Amino acid sequence: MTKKFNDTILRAYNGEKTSHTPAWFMRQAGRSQKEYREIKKKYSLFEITHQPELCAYVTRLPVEQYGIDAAILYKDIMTPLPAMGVDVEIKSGIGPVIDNPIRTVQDVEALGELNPEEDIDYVLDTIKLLTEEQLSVPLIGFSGAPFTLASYMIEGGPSKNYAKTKALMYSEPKTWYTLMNKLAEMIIVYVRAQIKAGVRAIQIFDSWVGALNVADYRTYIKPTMEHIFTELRKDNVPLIIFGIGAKHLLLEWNDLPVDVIGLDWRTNILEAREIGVTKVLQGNLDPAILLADWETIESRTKLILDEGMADGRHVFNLGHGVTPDITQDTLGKLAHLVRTYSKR
Ligand SMILES: Cc1c2[nH]c(c1CCC(=O)O)Cc1[nH]c(c(CCC(=O)O)c1C)Cc1[nH]c(c(CCC(=O)O)c1C)Cc1[nH]c(c(C)c1CCC(=O)O)C2
Repeated sequence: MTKKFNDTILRAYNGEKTSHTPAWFMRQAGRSQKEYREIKKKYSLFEITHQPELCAYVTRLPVEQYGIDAAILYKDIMTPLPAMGVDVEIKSGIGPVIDNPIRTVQDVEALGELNPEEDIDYVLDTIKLLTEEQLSVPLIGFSGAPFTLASYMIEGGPSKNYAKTKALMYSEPKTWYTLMNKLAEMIIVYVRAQIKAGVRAIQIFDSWVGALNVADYRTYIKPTMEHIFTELRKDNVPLIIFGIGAKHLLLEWNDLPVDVIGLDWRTNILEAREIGVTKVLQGNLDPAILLADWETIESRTKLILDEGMADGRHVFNLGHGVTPDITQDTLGKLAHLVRTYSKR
C-alpha cells in the first residue's frame, strides 16, 4: 500500500470525533460511471463479480475518482442466493428476477446452506485483493436482511406491495419463521466470511421492511434481526442497518445491537434524534437532488452536514443509491464539498 490508510470512517462509526465528516455513496459503483458502463457492455453483474481482478477494479474506481472515505464491495444482495438453490438473474432496469419463487413449506425446506469458501470463493478473493493490496480506505461488506431477501424469493422479483410475502407471513407463520431462520443462519455465515477476508464494516440492507407496521415488525422480524446482530457483534466490526421508508421503525432499529442507522431522505438527522434515536447516523441526501443545479445541491448538502456536525456522530451518504443519470462530475464535486465544508 502506497498511501497512508484512512480509517476516519471506522472511527466515526465507533462514535469518535473525526477531522471531517466521512462519506461514501450507496451504489457508488455502477451505471453512473462511464468506465462501468463500458464493462457492462461485455459482462453481466454476476460475470463481473466472478472475476476478482475486474470486480476489485469496479469497487475501487469510485474511491479513486471521488476521493471518498470507504469502498463498498461490488456485488448484489442476491449474490449468496444461488448457493441456496435460488435461480436468480439480474435484469437491467428491472432488478432481480427469480424463476423458482417460494410457494410452499417444501420450497422453504429445500433451501440449501451457504458454504462461503466453496460457493462464493470469488467474493472472498476480491475482498483479499482489495484489502491486502489495493485500498487505502476501509472496505464495507454487506448482506440483504431476511425480509428484503425473502420478498424477492417469494414475489419472484421486485414488488410494490409485497402481497405474496405478507400473505405467507400472516397465514403460515411457521413456514415464515423457518424461512427467516434459514436466511439468518446464511447471513451470519456469509457476513463472517466477508469479515474474515478483510472487510472492516458491515451494512445490512433491509431496504423494503418499511412496508410492515411496527407491531408486525416486532412479531415477525425483530427477533431474527436481534439474533443476527447479537451474533455479528462478536466479530467486532461496526454494524449498520439501512432501509427505505422506515421512519416508523427507527426506534425498533435503535433497540438492536447495531452501531449505525442509515436514514433515507425522508427523515432528517435532528428529527431522528428528536424521536429518540441514539446510534451514529448515516445519510441522507436525496439522490434526486444530485440532478438539480449545483447551488441547490450545495445548500442541501450543507444543511445535512450542519445537522450532522451539531450532533457530532454522522457519516455522510445518500438517502438511497446513486441513479445512473447522476454524473461523475457531480459526485466528485459532492465528495469534495463534504470533505472541505466539514473540516474541523
Ligand atoms: C434491493 C437491493 C438490490 N441490491 C442491493 C439492494 C439494497 C440496496 C437498495 O435498497 O437499493 C444492494 C446492492 N447492489 C449493488 C451494490 C454494490 C455496491 C454499491 O456500489 O453500492 C449494492 C450494495 C450492485 C448493483 N445491483 C444492481 C446493479 C445494476 C446492475 C447494472 O449495472 O445493470 C448494481 C450496480 C441490480 C439490482 N439489484 C437490486 C436492484 C433493485 C437492482 C437495480 C435494478 C436496476 O436498476 O437495473 C437488488
